[in-house]
Amino acid sequence: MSEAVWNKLRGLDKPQLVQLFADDPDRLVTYATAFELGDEENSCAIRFDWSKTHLDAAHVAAFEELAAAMDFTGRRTALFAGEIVNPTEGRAAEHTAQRGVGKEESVALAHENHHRMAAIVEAIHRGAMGEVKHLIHIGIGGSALGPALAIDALARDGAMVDVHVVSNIDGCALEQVFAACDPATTMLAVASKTFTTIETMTNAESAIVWLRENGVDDPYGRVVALTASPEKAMEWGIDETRILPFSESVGGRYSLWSSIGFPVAMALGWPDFAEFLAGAAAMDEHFRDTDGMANLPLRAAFADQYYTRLRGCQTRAVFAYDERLALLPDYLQQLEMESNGKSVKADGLPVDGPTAPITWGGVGTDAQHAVFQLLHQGTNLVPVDFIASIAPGHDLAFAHHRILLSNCFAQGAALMAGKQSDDPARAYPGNRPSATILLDEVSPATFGALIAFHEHRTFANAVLMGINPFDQFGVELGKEIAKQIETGGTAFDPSTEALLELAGIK
Ligand SMILES: O=P(O)(O)OC[C@H]1O[C@](O)(CO)[C@@H](O)[C@@H]1O
Repeated sequence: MSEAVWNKLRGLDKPQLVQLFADDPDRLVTYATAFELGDEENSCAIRFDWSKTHLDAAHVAAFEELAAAMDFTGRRTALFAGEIVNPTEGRAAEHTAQRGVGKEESVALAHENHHRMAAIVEAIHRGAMGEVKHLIHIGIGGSALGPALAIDALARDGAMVDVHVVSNIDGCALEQVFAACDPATTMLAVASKTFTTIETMTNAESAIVWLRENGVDDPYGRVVALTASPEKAMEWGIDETRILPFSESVGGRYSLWSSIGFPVAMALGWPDFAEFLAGAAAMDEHFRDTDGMANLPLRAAFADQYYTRLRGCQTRAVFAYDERLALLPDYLQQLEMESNGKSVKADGLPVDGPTAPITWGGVGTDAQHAVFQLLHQGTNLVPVDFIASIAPGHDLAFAHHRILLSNCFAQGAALMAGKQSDDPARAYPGNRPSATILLDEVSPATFGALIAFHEHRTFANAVLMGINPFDQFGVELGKEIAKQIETGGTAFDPSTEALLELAGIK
């Protein structure tokens, strides 16, 4: 059934972007939608503009047919109902319950955990752990990328605590953070869903040693654990009263909303963290309750599928025209590539086409002076997302923001329109797609909605391809081999053996 729809999609005309606008005076109304957040007194919008993509009525109708063929509605209902949507691990995926949208019992449990987390955050702010000026948050992957992004996006001015996120096992990362913190006023957050990840546990042990060697008598008393494995955190030495649990059904790369968000709440204060959850919840409700192309994450997934599967695009690029969102591409890389970088479908059969493209990107305008040459004139077709905020994040002269946004919008226009020239080196082919996400402001609520939008977009893509976005077995083999190397076992290939010998490891 879905193959028939793909055949139909393959048979459709490949439209020119400029022509799409010329042919349809309502194109902007159809493909650019303002998503309203908040209430009448305190409203805020995010504009999702997919008009400069190649979606047209014929493609949208066919993609809606594909969504029906792939039982998008049923899969979405299962997601929000807390059913098992991750069959290889026999788990639900209940990140939306953390935001208050989902199965009743799961929402109640998330609420209880948040209540405890809020109490601990507020107690620490009031001095329950003595003076806390610095918080070293130790985690990796989903236990670090979200907190790092959220704090950079939302807590640049006036963070209540100075948070440092450390993920890499390379001691250079931790050492640099030690140099910036005073051990007497530093606490640690050890963030690991499993509480077994080698990088996190090794960094946490080194941080304990650092505290002890620098005069902290009870270093474990300075630690808060953020985990779905509380018994392991206790075994490691953390008192139960400082363990903030979350549910096993919250995936690592979807865990920012759970206690993994602790450093965000510590930096922003609980009311802002609650706003962040509320912004995501508004997007959850939109995704849950809206059908067809009007559903923003699904619309984005239609375009993603168009470029990856019909136009052979192997990458997609995300450029934040906002310093505060500079870490967004890193965050999206894990979300999208760890979720959908698969070769088998949920039923175990090989996929019948390409899956997740490589997500990459950077920050504007820096990236214009580095990689945009390829976007405009290179031989790869790269769909681009631009993300910007109408309100600036600084108090400098407005010229800064005017130039920033003018450049952002100019790039989308230039990619689409191109430019003819008699000199081939100076010609721009144009007809290159981009989408623009324009926030009224970068606030906890808009930021929450933006991240939830991308989670649902990733899920929608997975449904359209028939794959399970919630497991990640591809990361295991490298870990196993690293362990074998460390424990001195097994002979490896000649190249690996030579490298190990050169590095003095074997
Ligand atoms: O939170 P944990 O259990 O330490 O895992 C960290 C990360 O490691 C991974 O399992 C990949 O190795 C990610 O999915 C996860 O976000």
